[in-house]
Amino acid sequence: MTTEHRYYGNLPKIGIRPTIDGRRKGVRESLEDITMNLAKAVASFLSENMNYYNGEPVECVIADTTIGGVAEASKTAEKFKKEGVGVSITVTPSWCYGSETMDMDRTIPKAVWGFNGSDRPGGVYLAAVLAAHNQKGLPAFGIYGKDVQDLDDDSIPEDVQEKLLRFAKAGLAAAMMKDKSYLSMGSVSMGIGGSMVNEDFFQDYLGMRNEYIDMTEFVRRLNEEIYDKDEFAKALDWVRENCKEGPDNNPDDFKRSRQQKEQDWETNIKMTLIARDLMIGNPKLAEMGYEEEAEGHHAIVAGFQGQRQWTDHFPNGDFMETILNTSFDWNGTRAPFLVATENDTLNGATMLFGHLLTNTAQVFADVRTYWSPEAVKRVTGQTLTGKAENGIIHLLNSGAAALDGTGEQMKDGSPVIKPYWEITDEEVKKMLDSTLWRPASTDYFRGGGWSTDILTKGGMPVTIARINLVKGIGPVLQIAEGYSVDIPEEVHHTLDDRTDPTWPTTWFVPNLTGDGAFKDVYSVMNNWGSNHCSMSYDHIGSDLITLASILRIPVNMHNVSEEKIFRPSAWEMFGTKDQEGADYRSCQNFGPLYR
Ligand SMILES: C[C@H](O)[C@@H](O)[C@@H](O)C(=O)CO
Ligand SMILES: [Mn+2]
Repeated sequence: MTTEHRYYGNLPKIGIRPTIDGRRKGVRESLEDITMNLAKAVASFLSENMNYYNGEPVECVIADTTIGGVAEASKTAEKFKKEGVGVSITVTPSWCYGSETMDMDRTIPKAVWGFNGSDRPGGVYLAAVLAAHNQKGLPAFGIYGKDVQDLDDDSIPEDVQEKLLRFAKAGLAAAMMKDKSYLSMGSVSMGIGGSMVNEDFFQDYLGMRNEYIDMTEFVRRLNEEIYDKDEFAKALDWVRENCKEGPDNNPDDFKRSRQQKEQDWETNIKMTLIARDLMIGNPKLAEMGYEEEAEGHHAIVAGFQGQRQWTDHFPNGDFMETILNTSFDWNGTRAPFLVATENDTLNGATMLFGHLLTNTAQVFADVRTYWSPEAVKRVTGQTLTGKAENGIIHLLNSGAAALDGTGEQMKDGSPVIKPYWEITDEEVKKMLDSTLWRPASTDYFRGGGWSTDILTKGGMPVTIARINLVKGIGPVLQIAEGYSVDIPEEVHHTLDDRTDPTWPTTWFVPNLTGDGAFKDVYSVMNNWGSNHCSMSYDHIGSDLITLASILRIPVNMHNVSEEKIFRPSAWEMFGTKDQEGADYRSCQNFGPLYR
């Protein structure tokens, strides 16, 4: 596995702050080793259980000394700044002096683990320092183990591990976004609200910047061959060998000629190279004399306008978006990129959340159709069964989807989506073999192109999510955990043929709770806030909720059980019974992290 570094600068680290009762002549001395050992245990635990997007273990930085007062707190803050720390975790087995030792950096996500030991009051410090955080408007996560531990026990109990990981993954995701770009390739697609860039959202909530290129930049680079021609040749051979063409679904007088289709392949491959270079740059371009183009736009996520007017004339972006969102290409497995169809910036941001929390590829989809059991019976004569018995939601993007979404990667005999460094060559081949590249529907895409026809294997736990913008509130996140499901092949084809069979399909069933938006499958679709969602593997709703709370984005809809919800302790001050309302009040009160 080649460890790639896509972004300038170092990857954010996790700072560990061993904090102690500063009273010397006995108390402090008796706690020095225990406190520092706790910090080392947390650092090892996180580095052993967390990776960056490129597969490298997450780096933790421990303060040079235990922190007994403001001088050591300031020296630690200084060290953390130099080291590029983006998340801080304070650990202590004892009483300490809250405001004198607390982490005061308002933009760094922070948590405090107050060791539950009866000998010295780590738990009391935890409550005191969280109170100080709340009074100062610096929300922090509180971690307090359920069972009392002996003072010399530097093990990390399971419940503490779960909270440390949940916080650290979300905190690191927030830190990874900081100062990166969302690159709009083109502008608004077909009047889609999510395509309208809201710079305040990216800047104030995510600490990101917005970059733009006009679509003529693609024309320039295509016409002047501003891409790595050797890589293009390699990619073309790879496509010819690995990308199976499926039937052309266009009516005869709307079919593109063989020559045009060959041309479309070549254009699509070049578009893929160009889009990637636009996002992260490419030193090869500097060798060709294109120093500025070699820099890229420091984009951790991008969107391609595509429809329309590019696709009215040029081949569509389905192949480009599919390959970039997939965890491999002609160079082998690699970290997926994040490219939003129709330049849906809000779905792109949602893809970014899912990817940074899981290091896996994200599947962009239209939330296309709710099929009730009755409608399926009427149209196909068949009865839905199993998880699909209460109805299904057709996730179907208009042409592109990460091939990881096929469900051809396996773990313990079940379909999964893995970080790229765990994907085998056999699984790459299986993903390609289960994909048909279909000539684009030329009624929609007059310029042609190759769309991605895949069907997600059933039985995969997945989470769909979406950030919506509401005037007066700002960003709001919605989440639905559920499963991909298999339906009988002939039922799939009948339903799929009614929309566009050349596109990628996942049949999705949300986990129902029996009330509110999760009363039934129909209500989930009826409450979905936009035409798109981002689908992640596994049930990551609780991680998304923690990340949203760090970014001060309220969650309007989710089906995550209450005991798995982890937010800053301040949220409880806004009400403990009505968690949803408290979330809104807290986000409103504290406002966006970077404003
Ligand atoms: C081809 C159609 O215009 C689709 O692109 C359209 O239904 C969408 O995907 C809207 O999000
Ligand atoms: Mn769409």
